[in-house]
Amino acid sequence: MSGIVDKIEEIEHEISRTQKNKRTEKHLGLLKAKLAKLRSDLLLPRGGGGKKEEGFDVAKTGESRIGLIGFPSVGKSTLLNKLTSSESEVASYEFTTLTTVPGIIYYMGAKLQLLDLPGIIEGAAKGTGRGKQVIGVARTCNLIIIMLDVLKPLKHKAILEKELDGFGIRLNKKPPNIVFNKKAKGGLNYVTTVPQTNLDIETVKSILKEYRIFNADITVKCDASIDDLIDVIEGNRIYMPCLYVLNKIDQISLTELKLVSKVPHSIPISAHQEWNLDGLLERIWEELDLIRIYTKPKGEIPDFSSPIIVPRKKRKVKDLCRKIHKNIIEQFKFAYVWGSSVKHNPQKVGKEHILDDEDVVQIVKKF
Ligand SMILES: Nc1nc2c(ncn2[C@@H]2O[C@H](COP(=O)(O)OP(=O)(O)OP(=O)(O)O)[C@@H](O)[C@H]2O)c(=O)[nH]1
Ligand SMILES: [K+]
Ligand SMILES: [Mg+2]
Repeated sequence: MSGIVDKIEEIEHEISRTQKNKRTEKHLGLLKAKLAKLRSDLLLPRGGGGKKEEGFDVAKTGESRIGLIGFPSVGKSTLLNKLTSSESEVASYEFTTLTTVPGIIYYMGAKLQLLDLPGIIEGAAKGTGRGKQVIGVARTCNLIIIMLDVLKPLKHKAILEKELDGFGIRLNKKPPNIVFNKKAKGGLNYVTTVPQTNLDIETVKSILKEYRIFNADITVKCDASIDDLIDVIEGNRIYMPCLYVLNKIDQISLTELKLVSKVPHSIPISAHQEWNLDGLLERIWEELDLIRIYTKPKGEIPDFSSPIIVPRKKRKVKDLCRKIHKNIIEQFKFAYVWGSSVKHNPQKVGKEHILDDEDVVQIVKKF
């Protein structure tokens, strides 16, 4: 394993030494492809099941999973204890938390799993401390909270982002608009629909060569970087929303608070003093982008106490059915819907109908 780490460092060093210009583009592309391959070897050893640390990850529960990532002693465990009924040890010394501690946030009728994780530091993705396992768990989340101590250097933010990035986690970023299909023969068919600043055919060829890909259709529909192309080839990237929680604001002045609050996607809090925790919950809910659907059994009033939670991006009647029970779709005849997604209350709809937040649905089954 350490052999891989050394090679990664070597290549990172060479990339940082290489000036970026037209002449070096192809070479840089090659280096970056090599680096990406080594990183994924580190993450998931090819051709063999990656050994997982026993008992580090915990079972998924609830509608969504949120992971607390941060340097030691920024207040992750303090926050878990305030937002859930779980108890995670809090102390002033670093690396108090040594394993995953789950808790449940009850919000808007949904159960959201919050994971307290050990603190990570620079070099985590390469195996320093618990870093690798922590980031492995981060990959399974629906939302990452990067927690920062406002009294500590903001440089920590960039370090954590780099660690997650090295493990294929892309924060607050959309997947690049590149269509990539490997083929058995026919050579390389490279099509661009917008002018490319970084990806000329030679660069693309050299990157693909590193992956031993000689036959493929590639259509690039955005001004893509070398890294974007590598991400699409590797195919195992995870695109995830991230909130930057700026903790311990009880220790700074209002002027300082205004300054730190400029960090994009950030929210200031004091976990210890319980300041702005409501604001934080609202932001978490927004980022998770979930909607609530109430079901109504025939002849009864809707069950407003326990909505069915679905992602806004997957909110058709059939998605709701799948969420209720895996076989219900086969018995589905039609549904009655009350709410803002329909013109008449109720309206008869099919399984492709797109629902809205707080709609009421009665499913009618075939006999
Ligand atoms: N002033 C202030 N102190 C806080 C706040 N939140 C947490 N702390 C303190 O910061 C210290 C570390 O808190 P923890 O919750 O243990 O931090 P952690 O991030 O879980 O630390 P590790 O598990 O070691 O990574 C403790 O002394 C807390 O009391 C806050 O909002 N304000
Ligand atoms: K601590
Ligand atoms: Mg802790």
